[in-house]
Amino acid sequence: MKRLELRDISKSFGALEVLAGISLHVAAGEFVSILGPSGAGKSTLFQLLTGALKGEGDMRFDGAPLDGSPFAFMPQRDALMPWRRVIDNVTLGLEVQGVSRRAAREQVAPLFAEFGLAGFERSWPAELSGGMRQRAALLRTVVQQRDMLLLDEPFGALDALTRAAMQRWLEGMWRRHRWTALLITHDVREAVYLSDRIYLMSARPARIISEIAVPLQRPRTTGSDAARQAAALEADILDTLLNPGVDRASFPQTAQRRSS
Ligand SMILES: Nc1ncnc2c1ncn2[C@@H]1O[C@H](COP(=O)(O)OP(=O)(O)OP(=O)(O)O)[C@@H](O)[C@H]1O
Repeated sequence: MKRLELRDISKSFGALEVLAGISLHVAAGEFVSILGPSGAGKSTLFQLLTGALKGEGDMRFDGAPLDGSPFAFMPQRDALMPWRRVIDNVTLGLEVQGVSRRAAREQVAPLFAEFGLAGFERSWPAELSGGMRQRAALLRTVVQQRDMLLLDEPFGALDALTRAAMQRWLEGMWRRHRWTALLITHDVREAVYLSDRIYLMSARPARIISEIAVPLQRPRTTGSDAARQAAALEADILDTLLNPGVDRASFPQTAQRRSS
């Protein structure tokens, strides 16, 4: 079932055409990524979804016109408030929804262990590593129990090793919780590792140039066959992003064929 469906979404800022007819969908329990070059308009698309900007086109959620925000949004930077302890950062979204701080703390406390943050409830954000800060930001996002997660380059600011560890962790968490999620990223490997499907976005004015079903098993394994298959798909995707004019209707099959 299609949870989120966007048809022909366009947005200009004055004479600057940013989005030129974006259509995509995300099914319930599906992890989908939008992969595109810097400045293409990915964040603008998220701002349209959250209602921060108005554009043209049709946005539906569970078949009805998008009304209010069914999304929990995690921005590029962790945006933890330095003057609130970690637990009080995590409860923030719930408090905004009207839950008392005490009730919110009781609700989030059991989740600290699962997010690798046990023992750091009363720490200040500055006392956490980059990966821990992102896990705290993700915890703050998911405890809001919205119908869908929007993740805007959540690991963009992390070093390569922490980033790889976080991707592995998030894939495990996703398998456990089956969140419906839409991720935007520049990182081809991240999109392949995490997603069920990937939309490739062109440079501005942004269009969807390809839709790819990721043919890799879950859990993602690090065995040599899986690694070869992933690498072939990553190479195809990179090629498509760098040569957007070339027709690639047989995309995922190419990756499968190369790996066999
Ligand atoms: N409020 C605004 N007013 C005018 N132009 C804007 C506004 N917001 C974004 N833009 C322009 O729209 C284009 C797309 O920006 P956007 O931030 O959506 O890209 P992006 O794909 O998310 O980029 P990045 O991956 O680098 O974060 C850019 O050229 C940007 O300058």
